Amino acid sequence: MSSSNKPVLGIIGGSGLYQIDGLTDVSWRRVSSPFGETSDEFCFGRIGDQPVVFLPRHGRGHKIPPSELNFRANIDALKRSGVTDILSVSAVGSLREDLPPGTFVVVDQFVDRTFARVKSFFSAGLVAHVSMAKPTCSRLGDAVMAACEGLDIKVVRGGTYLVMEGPQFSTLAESKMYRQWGCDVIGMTNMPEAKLAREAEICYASVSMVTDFDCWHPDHDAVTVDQVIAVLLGNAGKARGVVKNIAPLVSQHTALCRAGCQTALEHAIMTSPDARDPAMVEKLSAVAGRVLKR
Ligand SMILES: CSC[C@H]1O[C@H](OP(=O)(O)O)[C@H](O)[C@@H]1O
Ligand SMILES: Nc1ncnc2[nH]cnc12
Repeated sequence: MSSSNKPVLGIIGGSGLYQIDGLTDVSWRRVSSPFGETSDEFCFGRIGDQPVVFLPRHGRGHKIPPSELNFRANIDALKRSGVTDILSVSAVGSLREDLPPGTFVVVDQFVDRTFARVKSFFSAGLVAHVSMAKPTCSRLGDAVMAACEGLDIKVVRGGTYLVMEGPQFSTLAESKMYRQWGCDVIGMTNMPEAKLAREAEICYASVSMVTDFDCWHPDHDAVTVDQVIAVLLGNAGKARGVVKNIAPLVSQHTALCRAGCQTALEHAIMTSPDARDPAMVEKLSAVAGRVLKR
């Protein structure tokens, strides 16, 4: 296995972030995937010398709801585009008084409560189990923190993101229960995105931008889209600043990630070579080609 890497930064823009500024050599192109259609064309470009691939998660115009996102196509096509590091930018509700709207949380854990999504690239004919103990990349998380410096952002390192199915917001009982579980923020999209990035051996970090206090908060009867959008508009400019600043930091990621994200499949595949379904092997040529080709 080669111990070096040519970093390509992938940005998955969430609600409110449908394009990014400051890219040069820009071209929007559809990338095909055996897993189906991606949310939109990808925007290829560069920030300085760093190649960047941007995908608006819900499509330009926000057309696809969380449960209908084709997470597998998105991650597979990012892998096919050479992406080594994914920065996910997401709007979230806060489950803590000390994380008010406007705060950016570089989350490092997830509780996955989604139930209507395909969560793995692997299935009958090719079985694999990757570790999700540490679902985000600490090296990329360090870069996000450094990228926030000087941008007048209240940023917190670490936190647990509860991923709900949606599209409705939580009931009061659910919101209170998630607080008791020790979760910090709530959203609808980072799973199975983070699981699939791990299976595809791509480093993944999520900057979660708090837009509201969810419904548990005494001053905050219910979450409304109006409220979320008002805060989002304020946050999107700051998120673009983070993207601009992180690109030169990711360009230094020329050695493989020491946290192991980029070698996650090394001991994960269970199916013996002679029992593997050739069609599955072909379908997984981008995601798992590194370990399947041997
Ligand atoms: C517009 S509020 C609900 C919506 O926003 C978040 O999406 P994203 O993570 O892509 O920013 C949340 O998860 C919901 O999908
Ligand atoms: N309160 C909330 N619950 C779920 N997803 C969200 N996205 C933004 N705010 C949210």
